[in-house]
Amino acid sequence: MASILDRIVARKREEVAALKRRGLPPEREKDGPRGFIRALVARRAGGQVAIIAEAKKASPSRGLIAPDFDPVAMARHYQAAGAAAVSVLTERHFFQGGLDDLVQVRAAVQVPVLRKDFIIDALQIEEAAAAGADAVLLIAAILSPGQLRAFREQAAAYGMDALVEVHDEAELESALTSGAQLVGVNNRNLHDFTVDLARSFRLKALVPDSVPLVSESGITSVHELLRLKEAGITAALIGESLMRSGKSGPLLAELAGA
Ligand SMILES: O=C(O)c1ccccc1NCC(=O)[C@H](O)[C@H](O)COP(=O)(O)O
Repeated sequence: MASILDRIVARKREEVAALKRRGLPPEREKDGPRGFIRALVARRAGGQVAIIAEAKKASPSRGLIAPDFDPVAMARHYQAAGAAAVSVLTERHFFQGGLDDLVQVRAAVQVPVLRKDFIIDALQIEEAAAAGADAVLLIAAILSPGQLRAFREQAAAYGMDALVEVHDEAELESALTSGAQLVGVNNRNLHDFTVDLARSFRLKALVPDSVPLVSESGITSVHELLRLKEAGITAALIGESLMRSGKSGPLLAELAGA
């Protein structure tokens, strides 16, 4: 059976083909890029693991997470509670997200905003820039080192940073070969959906200190965040546990203060 990533990418190919036929909507007015990597590194230099807090309505592993999804209210809460940046899932079919969520969130907060999607084509980078994203996710499992480099350079030409996501040593090699300036280790096994922070610790040892590392997925507690901090990890990308804690929940403030 095809993996979840194969199914997401197959769907994405259809969407990109439709986007090419339709063309991009006119560019919206927006302020300049906010420096995604810069914000993470500055927060870590201040002694805390930087938190990238994610607006996530649903997911393939968990189904519907937030029935009353309000990405703007959530993003405002994230910023007020100390998030260094906000991630917005813009994939529609499997995560029930949308690019409009990103546009609205970007207008409502001052911290940098990451477009979290499955990018397979240059037009999606252009689309992210037009929507006002400060950074894009590039997934090493679905892109060649050549594509990773080309898409990262294209993003940089628009003033956006790229978070290059890896799951294992081979993908990390590909990310570093492509010149990644920010690497994310996804702790989620995309075959059985189990999460294991050990993946972040194992790969951290292989990443040069000059490249900040983000630990992604399955982070739920201050204890886990402190372990990431001890390991020298720059940032943590957290979705589900913050969404479930809600817009007045104390979890993010506890994590951000750790
Ligand atoms: O979350 C999923 O089920 C998922 C499945 C397949 C591909 C990607 C998936 N998630 C995207 C993410 O990377 C997470 O939303 C992000 O790291 C936050 O994870 P979490 O804190 O566990 O919600």
